[in-house]
Amino acid sequence: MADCRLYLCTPPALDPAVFADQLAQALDAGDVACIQLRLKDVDDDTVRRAVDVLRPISQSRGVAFILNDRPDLAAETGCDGVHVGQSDWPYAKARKAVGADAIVGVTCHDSRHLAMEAAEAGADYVAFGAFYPTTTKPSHYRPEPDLLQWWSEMMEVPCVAIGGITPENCAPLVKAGADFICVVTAVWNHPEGPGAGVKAFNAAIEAASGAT
Ligand SMILES: Cc1ncc(COP(=O)(O)OP(=O)(O)O)c(N)n1
Ligand SMILES: Cc1ncsc1CCOP(=O)(O)O
Ligand SMILES: [Mg+2]
Repeated sequence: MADCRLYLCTPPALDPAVFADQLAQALDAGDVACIQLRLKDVDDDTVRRAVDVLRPISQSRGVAFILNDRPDLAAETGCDGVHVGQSDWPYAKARKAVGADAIVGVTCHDSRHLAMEAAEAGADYVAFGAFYPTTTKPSHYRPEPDLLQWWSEMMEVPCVAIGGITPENCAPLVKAGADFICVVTAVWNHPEGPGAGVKAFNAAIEAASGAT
């Protein structure tokens, strides 16, 4: 298995009953390390219902199920962890809510400083992005791949690359040392379906890992 693995984020709005089948297709197509449920602007019960449907599909396949933004709901609903951004719960409060064994990831944009702070506080991964233009979450932060190289040479804590990543443009990020490539659009909107998207990423990661 390549050192770099695929990390999926859900689309920001979904019908769990419909998305369940797409998720199973994606996870059955190849290697996926984890899936983040990222629903924006929905009420708590909508999140709970989505977790109830999607978490077992993920966990039964050995794929970690991470909730975006809400450490309290992550703990309540049996998720494997939570992802928090700089405007969400601070790391320490998130960790307290989910416990020592859960995964806590932190958005660090393009900032070495934020990443060092998160890693020193105990984050399980730091996320950098958006590396490429994206309409999923427009971002004025635009790190260069050398940030990943600097990070992976300096630090043990894994780093995630996110933002506009496709099978065609992921190679520089993989070669620079990204531990995870996090993707929304290029998998769920793949013209041949999410399974084909996962396969295309697995192949691109493998090719970039082997290339010098
Ligand atoms: C893996 C990963 N990286 C970054 C983000 C973005 O988090 P945040 O800045 O809190 O923005 P929202 O996703 O909450 O809109 C993420 N979710 N996952
Ligand atoms: C959540 C998030 N944070 C930074 S970019 C981004 C969206 C990534 O989605 P896509 O893979 O569709 O560009
Ligand atoms: Mg957030």
